[in-house]
Amino acid sequence: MKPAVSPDKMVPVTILTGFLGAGKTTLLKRILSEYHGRRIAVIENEFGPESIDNELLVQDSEEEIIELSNGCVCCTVRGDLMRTMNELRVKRQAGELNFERVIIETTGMANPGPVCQTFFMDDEIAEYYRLDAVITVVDAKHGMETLDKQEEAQKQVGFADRILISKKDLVNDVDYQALRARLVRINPRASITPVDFGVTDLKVLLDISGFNLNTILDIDPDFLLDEHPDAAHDHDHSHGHEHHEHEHEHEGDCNDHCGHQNHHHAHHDDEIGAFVFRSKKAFDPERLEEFLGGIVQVYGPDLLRYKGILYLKGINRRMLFQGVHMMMGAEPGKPWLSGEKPNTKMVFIGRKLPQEIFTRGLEQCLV
Ligand SMILES: Nc1nc2c(ncn2[C@@H]2O[C@H](COP(=O)(O)OP(=O)(O)OP(=O)(O)O)[C@@H](O)[C@H]2O)c(=O)[nH]1
Repeated sequence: MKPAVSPDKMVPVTILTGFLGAGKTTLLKRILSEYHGRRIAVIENEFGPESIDNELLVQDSEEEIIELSNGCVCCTVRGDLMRTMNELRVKRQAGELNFERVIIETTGMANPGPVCQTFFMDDEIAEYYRLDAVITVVDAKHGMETLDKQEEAQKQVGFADRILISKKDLVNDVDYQALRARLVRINPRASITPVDFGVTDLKVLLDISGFNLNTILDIDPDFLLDEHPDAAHDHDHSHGHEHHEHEHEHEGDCNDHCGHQNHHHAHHDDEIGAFVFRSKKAFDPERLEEFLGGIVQVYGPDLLRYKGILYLKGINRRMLFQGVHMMMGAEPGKPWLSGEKPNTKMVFIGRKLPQEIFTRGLEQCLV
């Protein structure tokens, strides 16, 4: 996952995903009109031309690559994504096409995993494009039902660096908060904000560097509070996945100020979930490497995204690691400052991950 070219010279790519009818195209149109004149190559990773307003397009039905009237480039993927990305690269390098960034809108049914992997698997693509982030649009009105019925929808949430909730205007605040709480449990590291008919702060949508090892690892504070009341204080680990027992245990004790906004809505048994591992003790680097290597071999297909800031024995700086499925990367980060207490924070998002095995294994790697 190490780029050969310096990352700022690489073409950033944003993957826009979301449930059917969630509002991806509405958002995309908004981005294209807001960034009028900027050259954005849009790839529609689905069949059917109706996803982008036809009047926006200067159609050339012979070509897969279409210039948008506002200066964007639009490209409908009819073949496979890899081929299209390479074609765009060749045309850009030859000066035939000019674009600064790429947005891929995936079909509402798609699992974004394979799309993400394209950017790490093919060398030519990995050297030329920088996968910036996965943005997932969730429909406030139908989100709960879609999450109940479709694991793919849960995966879209699990993969996200940013989650946008559309159609907030159609639901009351209680329902909105319940959906939000569920999304946090599936993915506590993505920020969650509303999007109103495509209107949202676009500045926080592009150039997120979600796959960059140096980005901050933010875990939604609600996740830590909700799943493990004492995690916010001084405990070494916080566990999220097996939250149901905790919720039941604490339900009787809770009052309005306990911070457990979510426990009345926490009865969804999502296939995709997350947990956080934290420790103030250092890892033994060799043991950890061996353990993570093994974990990724065994659970790679079920691991959607994982990310961590690690405290390693004998190393005076943070070690950063992250991965998508079986592709894991690590590199040194900022030094620990004097007065700063080194500590480890890791989040794993995946399908039915055995939290106990991960936690016990990680604990055994601590010195
Ligand atoms: N009430 C409401 N409707 C919205 C909002 N955002 C989008 N819509 C409507 O939802 C419908 C679907 O929006 P699209 O942008 O086409 O959704 P999509 O995700 O691209 O749909 P597919 O490509 O079919 O998966 C349209 O009628 C939009 O006008 C919103 O914030 N509130």
